[in-house]
Amino acid sequence: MRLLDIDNYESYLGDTEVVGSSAPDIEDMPETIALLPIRNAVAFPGTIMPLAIGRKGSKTLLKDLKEDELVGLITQKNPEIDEPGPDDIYQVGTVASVLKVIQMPTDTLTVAVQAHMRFRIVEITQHEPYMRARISAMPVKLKTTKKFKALVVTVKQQAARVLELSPNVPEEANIILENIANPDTLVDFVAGTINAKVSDKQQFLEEVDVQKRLQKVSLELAKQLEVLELSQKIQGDVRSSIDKSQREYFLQEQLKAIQTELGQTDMKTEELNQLKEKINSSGMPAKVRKEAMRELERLSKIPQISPEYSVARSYIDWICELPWSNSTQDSLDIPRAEKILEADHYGLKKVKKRILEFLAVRKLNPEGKSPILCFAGPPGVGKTSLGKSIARAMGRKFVRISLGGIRDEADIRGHRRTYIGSMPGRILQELRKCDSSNPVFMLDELDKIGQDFRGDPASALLEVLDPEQNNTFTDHYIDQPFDLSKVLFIGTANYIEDIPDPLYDRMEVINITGYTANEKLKIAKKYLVPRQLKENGLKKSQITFKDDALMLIINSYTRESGVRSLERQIAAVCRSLATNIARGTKRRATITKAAVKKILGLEKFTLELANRIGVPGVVAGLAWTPTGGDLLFVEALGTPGKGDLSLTGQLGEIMKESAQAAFTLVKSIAPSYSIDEAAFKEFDYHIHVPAGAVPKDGPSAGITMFTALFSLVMGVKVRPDFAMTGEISLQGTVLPIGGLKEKVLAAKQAGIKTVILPRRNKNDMADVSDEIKKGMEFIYIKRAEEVIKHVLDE
Ligand SMILES: Nc1ncnc2c1ncn2[C@@H]1O[C@H](COP(=O)(O)OP(=O)(O)OP(=O)(O)O)[C@@H](O)[C@H]1O
Repeated sequence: MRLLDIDNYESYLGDTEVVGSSAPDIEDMPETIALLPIRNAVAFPGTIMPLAIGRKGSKTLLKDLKEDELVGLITQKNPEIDEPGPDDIYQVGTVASVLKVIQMPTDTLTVAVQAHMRFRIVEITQHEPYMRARISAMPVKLKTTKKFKALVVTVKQQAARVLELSPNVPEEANIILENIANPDTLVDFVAGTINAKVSDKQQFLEEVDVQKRLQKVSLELAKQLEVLELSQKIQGDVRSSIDKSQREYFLQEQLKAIQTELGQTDMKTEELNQLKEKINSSGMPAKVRKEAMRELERLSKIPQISPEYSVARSYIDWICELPWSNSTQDSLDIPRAEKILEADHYGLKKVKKRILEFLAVRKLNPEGKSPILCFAGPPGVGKTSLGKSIARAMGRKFVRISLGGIRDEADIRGHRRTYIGSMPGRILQELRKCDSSNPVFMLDELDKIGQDFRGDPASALLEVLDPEQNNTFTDHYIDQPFDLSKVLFIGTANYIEDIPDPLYDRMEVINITGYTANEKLKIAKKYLVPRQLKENGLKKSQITFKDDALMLIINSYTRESGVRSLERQIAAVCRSLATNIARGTKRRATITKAAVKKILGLEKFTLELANRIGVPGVVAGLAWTPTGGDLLFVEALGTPGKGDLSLTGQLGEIMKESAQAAFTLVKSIAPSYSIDEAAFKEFDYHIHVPAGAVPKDGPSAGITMFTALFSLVMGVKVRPDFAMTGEISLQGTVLPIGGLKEKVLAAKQAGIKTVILPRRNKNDMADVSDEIKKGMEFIYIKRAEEVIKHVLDE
């Protein structure tokens, strides 16, 4: 909006002479008038405006102008035309008095004119040197209706708002607007000052009906307001975004100042530089590096004291410390590997052979997908230490995690970074610890993995073990793929039945059975004793273990398939000697049976056989447990009653059913052995299987229970050095059983000389080592009755 700045205009006039100023009435309207064409402006009645006069004709006009003579201000249709003719000007103009004429140095004149009232050209009466015209007055039509009044108010308000929104408008403009009472003057003032097109303004001028003029101007004002308000909103938005960034900048600067005050800026910069260095030297793939750099950039913007800082920082630390490209060189020298396996472990021929095959295949086809081995067997038989030996043989690092009790998938795969205190899963934690991307990685206790609402750790492990997927294993915390394909995973389990099926399918299970007493003796002499001597700071020259002393420890102080508690007992003996030596004893100590009894105290396990089996109705059976084979006694007893059978000892359903079958079988064959029928009518029978607190199940004690009942009703003892295992059918057929090796071994360790086995297990005996079989007799039976002639002590 362009406003005529009246004050400035006055001062601009300064002390120059004002030529004419009196406002004429409509009656004073001359008949003819000299026309002064103006460009780009429309003069509204009541306004004062300066005009620059350069055209020759106009100059002559001003020169010819008499005092108090009025001029006709008329707008040119086209501002470009220098010498406009009658067709180049509008027909309606404003009569004006010339207030002042100033000669400018550039040969132009500046005149101040005051416009008074509208006129219409009737006829051009002169063309040269300037136009003169006969004119007629244009009286204003004004009728004050309600609508009219409303329009006046609207235009006032609109104009005030336009003034408010327009930049660089002097405050006085509003005051003038407020003080104009006459609607005709008001609308002319507004029309003259708004920023509209010249042709529109001319239309406002030509409109003599004030109400219509008000409408036109109001419409124009509405358009302008819309534009102004929009532009104000845009400006407001821009300003607020600038304000925000300025505020942030300001706060950042303040923070910097505070940190400098606290001496932290330097520390932080140094820390960030160190991290950058770390990222660059970590050998991580480009994609991961980009992510790390992004995180570093973020870190640089977080204040050190913020908790977010330490979260972002420890993420970068983690990501840098993973062994992205650190790996060890494989040494696949088979004879050397064989030597190492031999040196670390006694026996285990089959296992060692399989490991060597495995290494040989890797040597010949390093890129091939080798199977994942899983060592299964009772505790303490060397599963973990075999893993260590494999790592040593291959020149790789060794790590292990125990999966026992793991229930949460996040233990394997980590927690998302959004959780406070989140960490990567165990797999990546261990890799970082060993700082190698290709260690031998032992997953212990695969059979003890749990599962609950927090996800299934087994399915996370599947991804770890699957060669198709594990090259892009993505831990939730690290959130970037890590290549696990070079890691050599080995699993261990005590009880293969409990390994989750999908995991079991992906692995090659290698069974490791328990050791015989002789094997244990050899392991003790060659490995356990030397290791414990060393651990306890003793020299070989200071102590000798006698074989029978070690044998005593094996048989009477331990009952296990492996050698872990044997090693513990040996350690106890060594510790006690170390105390003596530390006290000053110089003598070389020889550990005899008596010394063992003195140091380790009372024997913990005796061969209970003779004690237990001495009455009719008690028989030794053989059982298989996840920790190896075991001797299982079955006791039967008769009391006066009606021929019922009761069972105790935490027997499972299957075992109970086989007891029933055994009972029925005994009853059915009783007549052929001249057993009195009254035995089943006047007596109740009770079968108990100690230890009563341990749950037992399975069908393999069928023959044992049959024998126990039969020996009871016959009143004949069972020979003490006999043990047996086998399922029986109701017809008396003896069916094969599982866990043969473990059971035979348990029998041997318990001092059993003769074992009765199902005929159909005879072929499986080839798997049992000769050493175990040595000194034992095996009787294979097809039918239950056969057992009678072998075991009853008559
Ligand atoms: N054949 C062997 N020769 C030499 N030492 C052995 C042999 N078997 C086991 N050991 C020793 O017995 C100890 C226990 O073995 P290890 O820890 O490997 O048992 P494990 O089978 O992994 O048991 P768990 O199932 O409880 O993990 C180790 O110190 C190991 O060196």
